[in-house]
This record gives sequence, C-alpha cells and structure tokens, in this order.
Amino acid sequence: MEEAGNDVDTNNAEEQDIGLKVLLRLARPHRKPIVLGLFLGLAGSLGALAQPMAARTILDAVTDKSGLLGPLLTLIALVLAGAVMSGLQLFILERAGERMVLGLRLRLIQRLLHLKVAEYDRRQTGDLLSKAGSDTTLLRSVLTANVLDALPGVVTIVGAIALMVYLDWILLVVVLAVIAVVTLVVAPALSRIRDSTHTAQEHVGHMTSSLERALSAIRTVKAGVMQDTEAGRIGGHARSAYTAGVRTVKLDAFISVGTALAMQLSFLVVLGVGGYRVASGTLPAADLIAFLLYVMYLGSPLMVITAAVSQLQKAFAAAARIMEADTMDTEFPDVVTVTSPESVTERSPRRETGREGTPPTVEFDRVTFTYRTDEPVLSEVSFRIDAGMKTAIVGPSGVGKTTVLNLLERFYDPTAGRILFDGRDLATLPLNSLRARIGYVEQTAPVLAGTLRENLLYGTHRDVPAKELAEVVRAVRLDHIVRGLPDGLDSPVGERGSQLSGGERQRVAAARLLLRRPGLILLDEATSQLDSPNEQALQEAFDAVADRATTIVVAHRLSTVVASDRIIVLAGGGVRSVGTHAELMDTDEFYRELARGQLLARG
Ligand SMILES: Nc1ncnc2c1ncn2[C@@H]1O[C@H](COP(=O)(O)OP(=O)(O)OP(=O)(O)O)[C@@H](O)[C@H]1O
Repeated sequence: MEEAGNDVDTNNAEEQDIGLKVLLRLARPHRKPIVLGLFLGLAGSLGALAQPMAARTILDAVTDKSGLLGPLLTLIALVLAGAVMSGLQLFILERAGERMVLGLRLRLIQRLLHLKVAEYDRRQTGDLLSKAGSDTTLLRSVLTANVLDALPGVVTIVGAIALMVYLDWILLVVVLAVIAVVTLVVAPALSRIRDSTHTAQEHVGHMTSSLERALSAIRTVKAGVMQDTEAGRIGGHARSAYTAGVRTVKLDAFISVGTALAMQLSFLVVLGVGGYRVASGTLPAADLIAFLLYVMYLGSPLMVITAAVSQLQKAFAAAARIMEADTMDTEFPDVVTVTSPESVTERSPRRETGREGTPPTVEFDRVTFTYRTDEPVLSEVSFRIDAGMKTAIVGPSGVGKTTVLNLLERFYDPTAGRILFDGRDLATLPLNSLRARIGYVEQTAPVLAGTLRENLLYGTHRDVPAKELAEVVRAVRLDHIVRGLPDGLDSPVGERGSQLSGGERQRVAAARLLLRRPGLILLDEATSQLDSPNEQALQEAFDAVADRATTIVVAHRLSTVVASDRIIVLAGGGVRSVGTHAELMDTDEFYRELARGQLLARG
C-alpha cells in the first residue's frame, strides 16, 4: 500500500515538474510582452502602494491644517494612473496567454494529423479530439484568466511587505505568522487538485471518444435500439468527470476560505495589537491606519495568487495530457513537437511534378508484415507488377489483400523485406510525392463533409478545368445525380457523405481518383456496391486511364478478375499462385473453388 502511495507521489512530483517546465518553455517566445506586462503591473502596484501614503499625508494635512490641494491631486493622479496601467497590463498579459495557446493548438493539430496510421489504430479518436479541444481550452482559461493575471500581484505583495516593515515590523510579524499557519493547512490540497483535474479531463476524453464512436455508427446504434444503453454508458463518463470536478471545486473552495480567513484574522489581530499600541502611545494612529490599509491591499493579490497556484495545478494536468501527443510516432521525423516553442510552418505536398502520371513498376520482395505482435498477416510475400499492368489480388476474407494496398500507400511499413517502386525502396522515397502518385479508392469509399465539388477535387492539388470535371462526373455516371441536386456540384453531401448512397459514394471516390491522374491506381473492391450498368461505366472510365497507370485491384467479382492482365492469389499469408484467369482455372484447384464460390457469387 505504502509503495503504491509513494509511486503516486513520485508521479505527481514528476507531473508537476514536467508541467512547470512545459509552461516555461511555452512562455519563452512570449517573454517580451510578459516582461512588459509585469513592468506595467509593477508601476501600477507602486502607484497603488503609494495611495495609503498619500492618504496619510491628507490625514496629516487635515490634522496640521496645512494645504490640502497638493496631497489630494496626488491621490487622484495615483488612482487614475493605476487604473490605466492595470487595464493595459491585463490586456498585454492575457493576449500573451492567448498566443501561447494558439501556438500550442497549431502544433497539436499539425502533430495529430501527421501521426503514423498505427497510432490511430492504437488510440481513440475522441481522446485525441479532447486533447485539442477540452485540454487546450482548460489551459487557455487557466493561463489567461488566472496565472498571468496573478503575476503582478507578487509585486504588490513584496512592495506592501516592504512598506509594512517601514511602518511597523512587529505588526508585520503578526500578519506573516497568521498567513503561514493558514498556508500550512491548505497546501496539501494543491496536489489533490492536480489529481482530480487529471481524472476529470481523462473522463472528458473517454466521454468524447465514446460519443464520437456512437455518432459515427449512429444508424447501427438506432437499428440495434441501443440509444439508451449508449447514453447510459457515455453519461457514466460525464458523471465521473462531474464527480472529479466537484472534488476540485471543494478543494478550490477550501483554499479560498483558508486565504480569506488568513486575511480577516490578520486584519483583526493587527487591529487588536495595533490598537493596544496606539492606546499605549508606542504607535501613531496614522501609521496604524496606513498599516491596516496595506493589510487590505495584501488581501486581494494574495487571494488571486493562491487561486492562481491552485489553478496552475489544473494547467499542469492539462499540459501533461496534451504532451502525450509528443510521445506518439509521426510519419515525418521533423514534425514539430507540441511543447517546442517553434511556430508551425505550413508543409505543402511535395510532388515530383511531371512524374505523377507515369505508371510505376511495383515489386514485393519477401515482405513480412505484422500489425501487432501476433501472427504475421503476410509472410515472405514476393511478386512483381510491371508498369501499366492491371493486376487483381484475390483470396479468402482476412487473408491480407487490403494490407497489400496499405503497405503500398505506406500507411504501414513492412516488418521485414522491401517494397520496390520503380526499383527504389519505398521507404527511401519522399512520402508525400509517393502518395501523390497513387490513387486509392478504399473499401468504404469515405466522403468528407462539405459539397460534392469539394469532395471531387479533394487531393487534386491543381486547378481542374470545369470541362474536365464535367467529363469525369459524366464518366462515373454522377451527372444525373448532380442535375437533381438543388445547388448542383455545390450541394452539401452531409456528414461523411450521409446524403449519398453507398454506390454514389464509391463513384465520388472513383471520380476523385480519376481527377488526380495517378500513376498507380489501387482499388479495394471499389465496385462492390454498384449495379451492373454503373459498374460497367466505372470500369470503362478506369480502363480509359488504366492505359496510363499501373492498376492493382482487390477483386471480389469475376468480371474484374477476368479483365485483369494477371491475378495474384493470396492464401495462408503468402502468394499461392500467379497467372491469368484461364491459366489459374486450369492449374489451381484453390483458385477454381474461389472463382466458383466467392467471385461468381458476387459477379
Ligand atoms: N489496423 C489493423 N490492426 C490490426 N489488425 C488488422 C488491422 N487491419 C487488418 N487487420 C487484420 O489483418 C488481417 C488482414 O486484413 P485485410 O483487411 O488485409 O484482409 P482482406 O484480405 O482485405 O479481407 P477482406 O476480403 O475481408 O476485406 C485480418 O485478419 C485483420 O483482422
């Protein structure tokens, strides 16, 4: 038990250390406005601190019946200058906080989009969303509203204490003793605030993940009458976040009560001790009044600073969650880390212009691939596809057909062996220019939200003439659908293309591929949801570009297979046979079975 407790403490200490380091690193590029803000705060504080002194001269002037105008004007000038400076300082510091968070968000977005595909497999999308949303928002509100605003208060406190020493050090010792006792009592609450905030943010992450999962499969949820079950489960995370939130609020309240109590007690004790000393003639009345005013001045920055220290624990918890993004693998080694003070540079897709249309030769050289640590999906797979060839990959479900396409897109890298692209190892080619040469229609043919036009032009990276767009739309038989839409090509397609049918989504994906004019075409059962006339049309459209491309199709239909130059039969993690349809029908019993069963059934 004790060891576990120690462990938690070490983690806490580490988290606090890392959190503080991260915040300082984030603040570094903004040190100029922060210093300026602090300077204004210092000037404002000095002005405020001078006010009781000015008040004392007014009192003295009244007692002495000397000139009142000078001290009065000084006091008014001090009040006005103090107000303007504190306003300016607030603006400058809060803007610096906003900029820190903007930089952090831009780097986080950049990083989350450049993770390796395996990282998305491992993590929950919603949790990544929650880092970018709720964690950066928490950090922002803490930094701007609490921490930076509290910094000038430090100056006020130091100044007030210095002036109190000047006025009467005995009373100061009394005040500091009261504050020290109360601080000792509330200090342990701070680390507990960090813990409960971390727990709350984690539950918000789980809630976002679960909600994202349910909403992305909402039709399945409804069809299974699972709305209430899902609502209960997701609500469970919301409730856990609430419980942790309430714990934080309790601790916050405890700390703020402690601070307020310290101030009030100090005031009363100073009043008592000071009053006695005034009565016994050892302290002038004007000094006691000035001293009491300083105790009051001390109150507000002390409250703000204590609140800031407790809020800072929340910032540490949020920073620790955001920083997890730096431990995730990215596709490019130079993707900026979330916590670096660098600003994000836009990265444009590097294309080998003029080469993207040329069909490549593709070769698998003893490729072994394992998704995780279990059985390899592909072991020692070797085949060669010559430039301009149309090759079909067939095999039983789950044998690794899609995996072959994923490896060509470098969504994953082989565990062993090499993939050659025009004789060059795929791993040595610039990733963006490689992908720019490939057109991939996935099995699920995803469509993004937005208009039909945006979806068709997605990833083309060039100005497509209206005539070419219209031709492609006609070629994939989307033209009559476009005519039926209220705004034609500019009509929205709904979230994930929900306003389109499965077949229409596939045709949008196919059109997108044609517009990209890729040298290597990868089709994953791209025609599986189409009826015969549409499939025929799409086939013709692909055939028209296939002359200029190497095509690899994961085939589930006999018609696709028969039209291919070569067929690769995958079975048991390896290549079983290669040949034309006629050759394989003659020589491969397994293929014959496959053709009769799987391919004919769907063809
Ligand atoms: N991201 C992933 N993480 C872990 N395992 C995976 C992943 N994707 C696929 N697999 C597993 O790898 C194996 C091959 O999957 P793949 O999608 O390549 O099969 P397939 O031959 O295309 O199947 P189908 O014809 O049913 O589409 C399957 O057993 C699958 O469960």
